[in-house]
Amino acid sequence: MEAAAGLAMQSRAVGPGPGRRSGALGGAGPARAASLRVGGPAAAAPALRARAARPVAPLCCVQTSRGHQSLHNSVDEALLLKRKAEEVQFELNGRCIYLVGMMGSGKSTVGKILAEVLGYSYFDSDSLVEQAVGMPSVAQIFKVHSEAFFRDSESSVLRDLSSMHRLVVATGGGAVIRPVNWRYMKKGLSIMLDVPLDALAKRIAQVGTASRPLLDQPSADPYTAAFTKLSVLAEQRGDAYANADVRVSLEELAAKKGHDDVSQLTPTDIAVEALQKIKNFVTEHSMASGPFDDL
Ligand SMILES: Nc1ncnc2c1ncn2[C@@H]1O[C@H](COP(=O)(O)OP(=O)(O)OP(=O)(O)O)[C@@H](O)[C@H]1O
Ligand SMILES: O=C(O)C1=C[C@@H](O)[C@@H](O)[C@H](O)C1
Repeated sequence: MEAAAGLAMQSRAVGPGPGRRSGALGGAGPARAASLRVGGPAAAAPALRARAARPVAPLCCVQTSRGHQSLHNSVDEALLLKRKAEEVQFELNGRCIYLVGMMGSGKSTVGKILAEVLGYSYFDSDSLVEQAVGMPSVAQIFKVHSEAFFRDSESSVLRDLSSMHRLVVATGGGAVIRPVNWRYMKKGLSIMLDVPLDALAKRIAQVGTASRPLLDQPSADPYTAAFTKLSVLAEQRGDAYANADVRVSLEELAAKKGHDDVSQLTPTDIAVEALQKIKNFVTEHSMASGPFDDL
């Protein structure tokens, strides 16, 4: 399918809202404009301007259905995040970061934090597909068109993003299944957020499964529907997720921090760990094969 519709996109301040539906992108760095052409299913879509995400407050909270979940536990944690970002910024050399992982793994939440501290722009590939196709939700795209149609558009979006720099991209949970998408994502650095299935199912059950067509089974309660289907997907996709350059395991991180449960980890804890792992990766990569600058 051929490129067809232009998406006029403008970077804005990024905000760590509870989910990606708050906007397709935000720019944590200096404002700049980019034009992205999205192929295939976007044929009939008009040029769209992405909505701005809410500006970030340095020590704010994520609102969850259970109340307020702290984004940073303390000023110290916020400073640690900033310091880690500064340590890795130079070596990243503008390379894009792609977050991969199952539905509900926190790609959007953590992605916005990473974009903010690295001075990168934040994009959500599902939202970009929605804009390109001209439909308000992935669920509707699946219903009106098909999963295959959605996957084609997702690949087009990733292809176009892959020619850009200084982006954090929260990818769709299934983006890993197409080898061609890895060709695009390997132009940057990929991070897998590895979250236990019961934690994922709990998070998803809190908001319901309607926005996630692969999990939506009206006959089952949301937790059971999510857990059952996520188990199958995790089994099918294990190898594909393992392609990521870096893996952040919430179970390992919780154990390291002395927590009983991954739910005690804040999004900032996870972002700090992701930055540390990125640092280790770029350091090893530079030592093994020269400077990490083959952009
Ligand atoms: N560390 C965390 N602890 C508890 N809840 C979290 C955490 N990170 C994200 N969440 C919550 O889990 C839900 C899913 O998070 P998010 O939208 O960031 O995941 P995602 O990987 O982008 O999902 P999807 O691919 O399905 O869009 C949201 O309600 C979010 O507030
Ligand atoms: O895991 C998946 O296959 C999906 C995840 C979502 O992010 C969407 O991309 C879509 O619902 C499919």
